[in-house]
Amino acid sequence: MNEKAAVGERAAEEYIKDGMVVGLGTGSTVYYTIVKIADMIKNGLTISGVATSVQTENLAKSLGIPLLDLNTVQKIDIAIDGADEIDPQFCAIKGGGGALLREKLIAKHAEKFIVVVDSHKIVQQLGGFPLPVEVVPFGAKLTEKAIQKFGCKTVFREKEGKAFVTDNGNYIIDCYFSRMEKPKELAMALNGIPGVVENGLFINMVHHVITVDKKDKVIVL
Ligand SMILES: O=C(CO)[C@H](O)[C@H](O)COP(=O)(O)O
Repeated sequence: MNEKAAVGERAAEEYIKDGMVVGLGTGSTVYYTIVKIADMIKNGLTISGVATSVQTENLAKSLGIPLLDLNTVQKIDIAIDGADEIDPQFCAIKGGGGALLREKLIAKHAEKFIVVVDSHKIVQQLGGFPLPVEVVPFGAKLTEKAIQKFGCKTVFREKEGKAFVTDNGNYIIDCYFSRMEKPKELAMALNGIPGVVENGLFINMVHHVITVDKKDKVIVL
C-alpha cells in the first residue's frame, strides 16, 4: 500500500469543500492531497490555495490550482500538511523539507489544521527526528551555541555541499535530542533566543491526523 498516497488523497476527500481557501503544505505526502485538489477543481469545484513553500507554489501552479497572496486572504478555511513525527497529543515535528516557518504561519491562521502521515511517523515521544530550527544567517554560530544549551547536538543543514537556505533566506540548524521531555516548553524557549526565527515543533495546533492503522486501513484521528 502506498500510505502517503492513501492518507494524502483521503484528506482532500474528507475535508475539501467547494469555495474553500486551502493552506497547501509541503512534502511528498501532501503532494497527493494537492494533486487530488487539482482533480476536484477540474471537476468543477472552486478552490484556491495559499502555498507554504516555493516548491508547493510551483507544484500548485503546474496543476492549475489558483493561488492567493497570503496578505490578501480574509480567511484560510483549512490547512493540510505532512509531518516528520507526531505524538499521541498531536504535537508534531515539522520542517524536514525546510518549510517550517511558512507552514507554521499558515497552520496557525487556518480554521482547521489537518496532518497527513504514514504510520511510521506516529511516535510515543518526539525526538527521534532531529528538530529543525530556522535561524537568521547573522550570528548563526552564536545562535547555534545558545541552542546547544538545551542539551542537543546541532548540525547546520546542507544541500549539495552548500548551506541550505530557506525560502526566507535563512539557515536551518537540525537539533538532535536524545530525549525530548517537554516539547511545549522547549518550543517557547527556543523562540526566545535572538536569531531564532522559528522552530519545527507544532504544539496545540493540529486538529486531526490522517494515518494508516495496523490493518492497513486509513483512519482519521
Ligand atoms: O515539514 C515538512 C516540510 O518542511 C514536511 O511536511 C515534512 O518534512 C514531511 O514531509 P514528507 O511528507 O515528504 O515526509
